[in-house]
Amino acid sequence: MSAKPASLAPRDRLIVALDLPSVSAAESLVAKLGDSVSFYKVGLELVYAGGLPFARDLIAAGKQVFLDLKFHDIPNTVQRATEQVADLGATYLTVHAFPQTMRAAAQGRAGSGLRLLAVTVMTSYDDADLAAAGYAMGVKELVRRRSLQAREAGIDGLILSAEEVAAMREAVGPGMDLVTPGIRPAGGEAGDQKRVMTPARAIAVGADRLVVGRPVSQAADPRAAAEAIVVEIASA
Ligand SMILES: O=c1ccn([C@@H]2O[C@H](COP(=O)(O)O)[C@@H](O)[C@H]2O)c(=O)[nH]1
Repeated sequence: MSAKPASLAPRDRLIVALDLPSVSAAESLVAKLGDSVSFYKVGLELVYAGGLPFARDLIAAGKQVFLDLKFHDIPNTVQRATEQVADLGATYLTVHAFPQTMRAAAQGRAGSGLRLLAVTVMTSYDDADLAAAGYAMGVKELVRRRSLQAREAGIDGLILSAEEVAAMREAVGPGMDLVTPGIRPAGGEAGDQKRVMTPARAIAVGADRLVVGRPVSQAADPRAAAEAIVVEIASA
């Protein structure tokens, strides 16, 4: 795996989620964003619309890519699928934070530069959602348990909400990348996200990188929206 960078420029802390229905829509957004964005997330919607070759193109064009594939399967399948992804040249890959899954992914990426992020508790969940799914603990406790298990399994970073960042930084130490979706500029629509924070606040509490989708991709002027977030990051 590649090492965690010692410091990051504000622009490199923003990861724009390309949650779009086609490669042509993604190409158009990337063209509009130009050099205001250096890091893109390719997730399930775009991958099922031909997004993997497009991710390779982004990497070839000098962008960093986060493949948000959220692997969760039996260990043999996770290890072999991770081996396939490791060759693509992406910076990050997500797996769900179950110990078997995380250990298998860590074996699969051995010898590559790929960094693994464990999805602790989805930012669209709150305590009531966990209770409804049968969990006996709330969000904070489950994020903590899974974060410590992720470190133990050899995972490089965590997907968590900015609400948990300060406590998890203390729990796991400086070496893990803390990457936070659920980011909304002040006054923005939360939509389906339940654990949200502004870009400036998320950076101030210690997030390494912010994942932002709709506030950029659905903005009337996506480039202006991305640049405003980078300014907020820099100010924090
Ligand atoms: O816990 C999680 C894990 C992943 N995501 C992903 O991040 C983006 C957020 O998009 P917004 O439009 O800014 O809400 C999206 O691609 C999710 O799949 C997450 O939100 N929470």
